[in-house]
Amino acid sequence: MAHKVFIDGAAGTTGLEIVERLVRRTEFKLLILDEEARKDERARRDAYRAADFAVLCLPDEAAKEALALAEGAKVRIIDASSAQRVADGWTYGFPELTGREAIASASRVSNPGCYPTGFLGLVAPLVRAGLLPADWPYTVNAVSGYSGGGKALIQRFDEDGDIAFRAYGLGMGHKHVPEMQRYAGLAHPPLFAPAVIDAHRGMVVEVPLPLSAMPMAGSPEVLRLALVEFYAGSKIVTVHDEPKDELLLRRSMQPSDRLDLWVFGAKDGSQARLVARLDNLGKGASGAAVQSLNLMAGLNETAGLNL
Ligand SMILES: NC(=O)C1=CN([C@@H]2O[C@H](COP(=O)(O)OP(=O)(O)OC[C@H]3O[C@@H](n4cnc5c(N)ncnc54)[C@H](OP(=O)(O)O)[C@@H]3O)[C@@H](O)[C@H]2O)C=CC1
Ligand SMILES: CC(=O)N[C@@H](CCC(=O)OP(=O)(O)O)C(=O)O
Repeated sequence: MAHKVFIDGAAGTTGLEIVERLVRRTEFKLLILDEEARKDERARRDAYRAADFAVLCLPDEAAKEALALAEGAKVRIIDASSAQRVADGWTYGFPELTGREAIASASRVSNPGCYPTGFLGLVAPLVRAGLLPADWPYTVNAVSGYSGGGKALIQRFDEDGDIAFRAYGLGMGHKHVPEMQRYAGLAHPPLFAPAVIDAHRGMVVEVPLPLSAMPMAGSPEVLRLALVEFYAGSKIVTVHDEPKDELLLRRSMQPSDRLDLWVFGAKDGSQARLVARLDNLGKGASGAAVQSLNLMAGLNETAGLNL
């Protein structure tokens, strides 16, 4: 029998992309409230009781309220918001790092943030392997397409029409920093410098490493090979080895649930740039939610993904 999945927030940017990935899947039956009912508490409470799984594609406060509506129901939940990412009782929905079994058996899964997916995909395996220090003050430079900010930021970029680049998070303390620190096992919060560019989707997350100044750090090639080994066999994560003079994000980027990683290094090994490229709405949100949902439902983790 098909698993019933309630998408709370199905009219939003992340919700719509989850629907697109699930709508033709026979293993799932989607429960989606119409325009009249989608913010109605009683209709949503009933949907939580009718569903086997629910995916919260809501702003943080609304996601917390949704958990109250779901209280007492047997439904297993994936929360795409940042409300529960470092909360007790929640499993971090990054199968490559958290472990597939932990997600498969979880009742509450918190979907990673888009930027942390790039950062953690690069740094966490290397810290775990002892090839990067846990007590280094890391920096994260990142750019995202404007769909990363949901309907409000899409509308702002569409209406303004003249924003080429928007640096933000200038007061530090971005809400993604705690999960980056926690799941990379770092002693210090990374210094996070995010920006939005004039493209709908896609992101590049970069961690510059002054290797010659860092204690116990491996050479760029040692770091790259460790990532290759960590992600061996993954259909979602690719560690590239081709030399590149430039790395592009294209405005025409199609939905993708891939995570592409590079380690660029100086010839003398003194410096490296760890770089991740992904779709903020793919492995950064909707694709990751579907990957976890697949595991929770006992299915192949890549089923229905855009790879
Ligand atoms: N966009 C991205 O790339 C990523 C998003 N996320 C997270 O996913 C979540 C959803 O983000 P996103 O899809 O971008 O946001 P959007 O603003 O595009 O969509 C949010 C949806 O939630 C609806 N909503 C708001 N409050 C309620 C409520 N009380 N009851 C029911 N529905 C409600 C909104 O309604 P209305 O249409 O009326 O505004 C909207 O349709 C957020 O927590 C975000 O941080 C995580 C990773 C990446
Ligand atoms: C471009 C942009 O505005 N991005 C959002 C993050 C999007 C995202 O990952 O959502 P979560 O916070 O739920 O993880 C931001 O920086 O707040």
